Amino acid sequence: MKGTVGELGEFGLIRELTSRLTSTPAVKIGPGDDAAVVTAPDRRVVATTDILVEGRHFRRDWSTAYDVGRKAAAQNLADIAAMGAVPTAVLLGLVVPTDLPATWPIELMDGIRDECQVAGAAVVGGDVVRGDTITVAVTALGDLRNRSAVTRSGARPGDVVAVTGWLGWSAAGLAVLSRGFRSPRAFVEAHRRPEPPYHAGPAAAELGATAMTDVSDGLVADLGHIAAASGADIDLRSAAVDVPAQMTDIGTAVGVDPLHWVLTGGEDHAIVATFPPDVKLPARWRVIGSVTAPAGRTPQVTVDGAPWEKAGGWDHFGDDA
Ligand SMILES: Nc1ncnc2c1ncn2[C@@H]1O[C@H](COP(=O)(O)OP(=O)(O)OP(=O)(O)O)[C@@H](O)[C@H]1O
Ligand SMILES: Cc1ncc(C[n+]2csc(CCOP(=O)(O)O)c2C)c(N)n1
Ligand SMILES: [Mg+2]
Ligand SMILES: [Mg+2]
Ligand SMILES: [Mg+2]
Repeated sequence: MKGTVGELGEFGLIRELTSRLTSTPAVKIGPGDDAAVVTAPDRRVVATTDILVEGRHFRRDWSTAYDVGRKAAAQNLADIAAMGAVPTAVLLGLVVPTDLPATWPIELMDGIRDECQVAGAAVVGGDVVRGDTITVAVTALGDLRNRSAVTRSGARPGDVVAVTGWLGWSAAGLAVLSRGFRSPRAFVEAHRRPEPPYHAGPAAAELGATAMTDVSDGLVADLGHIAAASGADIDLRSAAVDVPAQMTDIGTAVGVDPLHWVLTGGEDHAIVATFPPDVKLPARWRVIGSVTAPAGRTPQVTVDGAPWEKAGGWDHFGDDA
């Protein structure tokens, strides 16, 4: 594909984007009409939206358009999974400048389509608008398959806290990229293309999870949302949290305690959940802490009994963002 988005025009671009999509049996009417029609076997539809903005969430010299597409889909599909639901459909709101090479949105679409396929969903529509800053706004829908939604508010004192998926890998990759390096590859790739354990969301619901979330802003920060919504404290055992040797090596090289990445790094979209104490968890879950009765007025997350640094996570309007 030669030329720019402007040369292709709005409807030329839409044609290019939608011609690359695949469907699923849940999609009764896909892109091309005023709206899509998706079956909702459960009748309750799980819906979520998350935005990626160039310069803030991704850089074109760090990630390909395909990577950004994978990530934009992944962060939304992870939110569906974190409710205990199975993703069904995705919509893409896209803002692009007119002089952007047309290959960029096209490869983005390929990435979104492929990540949706990993999770069993399909892209069913979207919108394209001209704007100065590339903005990728994804909306995802999901199906609870007759299970109850697992919210952030159900954690109870005595529950265990368990996690599955990667923690700190994206943050370590970001640290590498922001210092001008491109390796170790595994961490840089983890930053470019997170791999949320989608299947673990519905599986956790089936295992009786009392509260659940995906880790987008950082483990301590996201567990803070569970603590606040549940009115309980959470204590993490740092020894139970895996810090890979290679991450320690990067930490030494750049002067960062790797535990900081594991506890406060977002964007890996691991799934963290609380379960009743007698739960039998499959091996992919690691028990990393416990829920306790609230000690003070504000529910707290502690690490080995003590507060971890500041809030411990990403805040778009915070000092570090
Ligand atoms: N602009 C908004 N309008 C309405 N609701 C919002 C808005 N922004 C956030 N929310 C809601 O607030 C809650 C928390 O949002 P938040 O974005 O922190 O969750 P998340 O998507 O799981 O995290 P992350 O954005 O880090 O992936 C969600 O239920 C979200 O739908
Ligand atoms: C270029 C660049 N600079 C910084 C970061 C780090 N970053 C951006 S958003 C976010 C948390 C989740 O955001 P949200 O709450 O919007 O899902 C993090 C850790 C990045 N990915 N790219
Ligand atoms: Mg969000
Ligand atoms: Mg989330
Ligand atoms: Mg999210």
